[in-house]
Amino acid sequence: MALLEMRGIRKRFGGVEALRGVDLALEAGEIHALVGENGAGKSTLMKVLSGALQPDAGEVELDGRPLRPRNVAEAQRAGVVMVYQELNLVPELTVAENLALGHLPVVVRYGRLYEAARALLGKMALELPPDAKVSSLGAGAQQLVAVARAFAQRAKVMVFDEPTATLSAGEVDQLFGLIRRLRTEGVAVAYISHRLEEIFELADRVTVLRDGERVATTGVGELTPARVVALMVGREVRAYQRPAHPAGEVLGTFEVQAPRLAPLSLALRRGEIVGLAGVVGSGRSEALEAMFGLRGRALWRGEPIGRPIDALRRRVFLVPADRKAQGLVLELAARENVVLSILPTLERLGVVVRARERRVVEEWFQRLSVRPPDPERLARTFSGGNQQKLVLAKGLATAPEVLLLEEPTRGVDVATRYEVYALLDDLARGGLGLVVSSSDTEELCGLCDRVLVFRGGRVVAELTAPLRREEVVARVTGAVA
Ligand SMILES: Nc1ncnc2c1ncn2[C@@H]1O[C@H](COP(=O)(O)OP(=O)(O)OP(=O)(O)O)[C@@H](O)[C@H]1O
Repeated sequence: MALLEMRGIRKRFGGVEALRGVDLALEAGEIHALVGENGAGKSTLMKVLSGALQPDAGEVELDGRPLRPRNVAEAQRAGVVMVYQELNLVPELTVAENLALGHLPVVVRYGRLYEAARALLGKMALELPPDAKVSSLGAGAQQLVAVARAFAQRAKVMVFDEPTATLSAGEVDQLFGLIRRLRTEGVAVAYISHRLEEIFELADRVTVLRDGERVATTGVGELTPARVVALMVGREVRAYQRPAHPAGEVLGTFEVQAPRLAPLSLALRRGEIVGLAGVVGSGRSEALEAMFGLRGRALWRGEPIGRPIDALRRRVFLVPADRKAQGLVLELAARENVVLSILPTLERLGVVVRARERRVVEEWFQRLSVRPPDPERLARTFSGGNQQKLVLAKGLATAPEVLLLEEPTRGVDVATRYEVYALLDDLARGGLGLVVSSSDTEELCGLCDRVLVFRGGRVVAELTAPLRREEVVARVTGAVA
């Protein structure tokens, strides 16, 4: 019998049936991946499991006993924990204190506390200083602390929802090590990711959701990446390769200056898509942001960009990676988000010209196939991938000449990713110049005409199409100088 059984789970949000009777069984000591297109229902299913949402129908059993958590705290007490991006740690306390939180004795005996923390960290093979304040650690290390704490609290089921999105390669290795350790200790791990490589590296079994239904649960050994994609989408999807396209005249040159970055000059042509490759901290994000006047500055066609407003005036737009923090106002309607940057152009005598606004929003909803196609819904209620499309729509509505994109398909499913690439190609053909900073080498190779490779704050190589993944990876990691 499985450790955890979900049967016939249904959940509806207004007119959207997010889950239509889903079954899922998790065994003790397995890593179970959950995949599906944007909006397939993965997060909703995991929120039901972790007590954050109440299902409309269906039942859950843990260890053969019914589990009906009314909130996250109740689920945690029963041993089901979701490792959220927002981690619930107390930043001003040390690693050891955070690990002890929840079962902290009334009178804290500090010697014991640190001893226990060291033992736990040792058992999980984590090299974290027990006496460091959590606020002094990077995002990846904080996540490791949160996972270790959940384990200390005897979690039986742990849920990870795209945990590697903001981690560096080294941090990903540590997290994977930790997750494998949880498996050895008999924890059932549910793991959501859009990165199929991760799933093939980590998971024992895979469950595929499509449109709120389960379409398959299979051992990972019986699957190939192409097969997983076909199950997700309901048809075959090839890897994207941008059709050959001659670049036009030089649109302008960026002269980039940023802290910890060697001065950089980038001449961008119309119709061109230039990729920036490099590990986290290599300088690629800094270079991109400086072109937009963030954390650095640039000259564009000889004119200074010191702040984002300068960039916008010169028709340079940045689509940020962190759509929640920088890209969208989640409590506004999708429509309001899309027109946010162009409100001044829509206003005549201080009144937004409604018809014009509707046209702009409808155009971008259609071109990007935003789902559901309802601009009046709050941005918060769209799935992750569709939120990314809203950020893109917001940028494109400004009619930019240069589009800077940071991780444009983070959290975007394979089929939609293809749509985004085709759209970027289309924009380039229309005369724009694009710069794409990405950690996804497959994306860079399929999409870009040339790729600048960053290491240690400088460009160490420039590769031109046809691009090979092995070569980009070798340069990025420094395997080839
Ligand atoms: N709070 C909410 N209010 C209204 N609709 C919602 C809410 N949360 C989710 N939905 C809808 O339910 C459906 C399933 O969303 P869910 O977030 O579970 O998808 P997902 O598979 O996790 O997608 P992604 O890969 O994009 O994160 C989507 O159509 C989404 O718009």
